[in-house]
Amino acid sequence: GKRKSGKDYVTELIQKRLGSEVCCVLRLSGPLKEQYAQEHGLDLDQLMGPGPYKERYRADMIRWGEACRHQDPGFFCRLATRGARQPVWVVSDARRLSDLQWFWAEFPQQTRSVRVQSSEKTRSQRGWSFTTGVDDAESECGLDSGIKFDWIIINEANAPSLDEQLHPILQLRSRLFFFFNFYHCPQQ
Ligand SMILES: Nc1ncnc2c1ncn2[C@@H]1O[C@H](COP(=O)(O)OP(=O)(O)OP(=O)(O)O)[C@@H](O)[C@H]1O
Ligand SMILES: C[C@@](O)(CCOP(=O)(O)O)CC(=O)O
Repeated sequence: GKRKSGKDYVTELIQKRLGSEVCCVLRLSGPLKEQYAQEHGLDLDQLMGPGPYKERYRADMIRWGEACRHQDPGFFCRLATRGARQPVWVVSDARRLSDLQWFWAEFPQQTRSVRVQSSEKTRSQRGWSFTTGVDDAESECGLDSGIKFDWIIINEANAPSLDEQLHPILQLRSRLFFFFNFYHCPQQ
């Protein structure tokens, strides 16, 4: 989803519904921001948060991250997933085709893609304003076309509730658990 569409909000809700023992939220931008904050002497908590601080550095972080991705497109995907122990991973910020391709290649059976969508008006109310070089670049537009998402979540006040929209996604987890138990513990 695009800036201020509510990716973090929606992924945190999924995690809350599944519980943190079952589900972890992974951010591809986590290791990127850690390294970038260290190299530039910045406040990592603010870079990770939803406020305006990170927007001051976004264009440069994109450039910085793209230099790493250029060498190795799976670089941040590998770092972000390292050590994740829960059975369900929700990746909150896949923004590029190369991100999706990495997960489809590494976890072809398990990967599902979800688009979080909000109108420009709603995103503006959440603090978004169009920035040339950011909102017209791959980081925001790389998944705008050519992807058949498994689910599209409309994160708007006048849309069906998020719980209602997330229902099929949360059900998928019970189905996977059912098959896991069925095939691994047939006598139970
Ligand atoms: N359904 C909602 N109800 C109330 N507040 C929301 C909702 N969705 C998003 N928000 C708020 O809007 C702001 C932006 O949301 P969030 O940080 O989840 O977006 P994002 O897509 O992760 O943005 P970015 O990647 O640009 O940081 C946050 O302050 C969040 O709490
Ligand atoms: C630099 C970047 O990772 C920032 C992402 O920040 P956020 O997910 O919007 O909080 C975006 C990108 O790499 O395309």
